[in-house]
Parts: sequence; C-alpha cells; structure tokens
Amino acid sequence: MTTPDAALDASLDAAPLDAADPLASFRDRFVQGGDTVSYLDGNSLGRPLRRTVERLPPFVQQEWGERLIRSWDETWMGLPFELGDAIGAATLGAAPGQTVVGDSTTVLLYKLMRAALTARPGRSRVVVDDDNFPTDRFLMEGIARELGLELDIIEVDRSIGVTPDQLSAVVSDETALVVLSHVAYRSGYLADMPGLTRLAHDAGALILWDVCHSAGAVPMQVDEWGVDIAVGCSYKYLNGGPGAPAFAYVRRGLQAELEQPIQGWMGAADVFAMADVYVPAEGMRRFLSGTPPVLAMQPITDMVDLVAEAGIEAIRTKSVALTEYALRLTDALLAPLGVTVSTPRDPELRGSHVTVSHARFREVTAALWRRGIIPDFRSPDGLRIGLSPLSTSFAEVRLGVDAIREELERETAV
Ligand SMILES: Cc1ncc(COP(=O)(O)O)c(C=O)c1O
Ligand SMILES: Nc1c(O)cccc1C(=O)C[C@H](N)C(=O)O
Repeated sequence: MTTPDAALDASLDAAPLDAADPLASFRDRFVQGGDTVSYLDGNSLGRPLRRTVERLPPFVQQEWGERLIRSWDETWMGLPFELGDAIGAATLGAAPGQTVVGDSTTVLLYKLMRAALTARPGRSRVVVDDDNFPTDRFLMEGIARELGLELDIIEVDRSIGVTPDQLSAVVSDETALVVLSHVAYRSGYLADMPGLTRLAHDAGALILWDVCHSAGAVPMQVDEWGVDIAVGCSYKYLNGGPGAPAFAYVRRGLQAELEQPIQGWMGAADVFAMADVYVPAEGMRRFLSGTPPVLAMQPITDMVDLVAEAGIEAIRTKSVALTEYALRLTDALLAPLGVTVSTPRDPELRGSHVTVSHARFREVTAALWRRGIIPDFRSPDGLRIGLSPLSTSFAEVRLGVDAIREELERETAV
C-alpha cells in the first residue's frame, strides 16, 4: 500500500477544520452509533435526530393514543400547511401559504406537472434534460404520452448541467413547462435557478424545479426569483426518515390556475361537507388528495426547527467547506490512482455532494460498506460523497477518503 506524502500534508488535516467549525456542536443532536465509521450518504437518507427519538413515543401516547380522532381538529389537519410554511421559511425563501407537505416526491411531481399543464393550454411542448433523476424523466415521458405532448430533451454535459444557452435554444412559445433539478443527483451540479427561471418565463412557459438535493443544504429565494413550482423530498437534508413525505411550493399567483389530477376529498373546498361534486379548495389545500401522513411528518418538524436554528446560510457555508475539503483530499489522495472529479470545482456551481469517478468504484463501494464507510455508488462509475452540513464532520470525510484510497489500491493491485 502506498502512503503518498500528501497523506501527511498538514493542510489536509481535519482536526483544525472541525475545531474551527461553528456548527460542530450540531452533530451531537443526531443519533450516532452502530458500526458506521463515516456516513457520507446523507444526500440519500439523512440521520435521525435524537429529538425525534424522544418525541415519537409521547406523540404516539398522547396525540394519537389519548386525543385519538380529536387530534385531527386540534393539530393534524393544519400540519401539512404549518410544516410546509416552516420548510418554506427555513429553506426555500417562501412566504407562508405557498408550501404544503403531501405525498411521495414522485406523486407530488406527477400532480404538479399535470397541474402546470392545465395552466398553459394550447402549448404542446415540455422540456426536460437527459440527466434529470429517473422519476422526473419517466413521469414527464408518461404525461407527454398521456396528453399527446412533444418532449424536448436537453442533452446535458454531466459535469456542467443545463446551461442558459441550452435552455434558450429549446424553449419557445409552444413550451408549456420546463422541468429541471436544482442540484443534479449524479454530479452535484447546482443550476442557476433564477436565470433559468427567467428564461422559461421569457418564453411564457412555467418552470418546475426538483429541489430534492438542495432543500436544507442550499439556500433558495423562490419568491424573489419568481419560481412557479418546486417539489422536494424530506428524507435527505431534512432528515424526515425513509419514505418521509415530500413538499411542494406553488407561487401564490399561480395556485388558482392549477388543477391537479388526483381529486381527492382532502383537496376539496369543504373537506367534511362530503359534497356530491368536487370543488377544489382555495390555496395550497387543493394540492392534497388523501389523508396526510401525519406520523411521517413528525421527524421533518424536528429537522426543520434545527435548520432554522442553525440558519440556512451558515449551513451552506459549512457545506461549501466540506465539499472543498473532499475535493482537496480527492486531488491529493485519489487522483494519483486515476480517480477523476465529476462535480464542478466552482463552489457556486456545486450542491452538497461530491462525485468522484473510477471504473472500479462499484466494487470499492461494496468493500467500504463492509467497513462501515458509507458513500453510495451511481452507475456507471460514480461514487457520491454526500455531505450533510449539520451531521458530517471533517474527520468523517478524511476517514472516508482514506478508506476509498485503501480499497481502490486493493482493488487495482491484482
Ligand atoms: C432528484 C430526485 N427526485 C426525485 C426523487 C424520487 O423521490 P421519491 O422516491 O421520494 O418519490 C429522488 C430520490 O429518490 C431524487 O433524488
Ligand atoms: N429514495 C431512495 C430510496 O427510497 C432508496 C434508496 C435510495 C434512495 C435515494 O434517495 C436515491 C436518491 N434520490 C439519489 O439521489 O440517488
């Protein structure tokens, strides 16, 4: 096994970075333990909060077990909107009344894509990019088939993402909707949300942003930037737990124009009127369909409080420091083994994960998991180092990259 001089380089030492980190104490708020040595996959599933562990039993005992159905009136009916507003304030830059917590990300995306199309009748084209998350592309393909629309697919250079020139070249007065990701799940590329939103609007189109990989890690100003619709998941940087429900933002001025396709009783104007005919509610309630997943919203509440306490700008500062550190370690320790960087080096173009590439990373990731070092692998050759600003230390990143080097050396030794 080689020990590059770089491994001894004091500038790569994690200890001073952790010592100087103003958010370091937030790590103690998360559940630790088990055999995980370095968790680098909070961009797939965030760690639970200790507060959540403490709060769930009393929730079950009191709000559910003792108040029973009365809790719907007392707290639960309002929760999708209260929690939505809290997400909007802490992470999106959204004023109240525009964000709701609802179904899974995929289902909310479907509902909002379909709804957006009702507000642009007569336009026959929709724009997606070929590196968007599969669910976004599959949904748009299905909806285009269902409604007889044409798809314009932007071919993305995966280390750059959708550029303004590419979007300008494809949008026209026939475009109804543009669907893009704020942070690309594969490369971590951070798109220019205000600039691309303006371009879509200049053509009279609506834009829907998938903010799964940015919510809770990258600040947004959706109100100020005129974003029409944003949908994000809550189990990554909002630590809501496996399968936690997603949230949707719809610009206030647009809400009344949108008709969503799953007309359930919870989206009706008067839920308990049990009316004969569906009349959509005013405001964000119209985007609900069935009974809200109240139990699954509890952990999200805890993390949104924590994000508000730490402040999204401070979280972003730490996120940038973590990704810079991961890149410096990669250059020093992994590049000599043939590893390349698939994430933009400019921090302004990068979310909170770094993707590094090598033909043997599938095997390397499997070996790392056996050692309790947990990044993830994305086909064909990408190892994602996910950096959750409030729960990841610089020492964890150093441990992780050292282990990647060791396993890669082992893999390539034969
Ligand atoms: C960018 C992006 N969009 C959508 C999804 C799909 O969300 P869900 O499985 O919660 O429906 C994910 C992750 O799974 C994602 O990373
Ligand atoms: N949502 C996931 C799941 O239910 C199981 C395993 C992984 C995931 C993921 O989060 C995938 C993820 N959105 C991605 O960026 O690749």
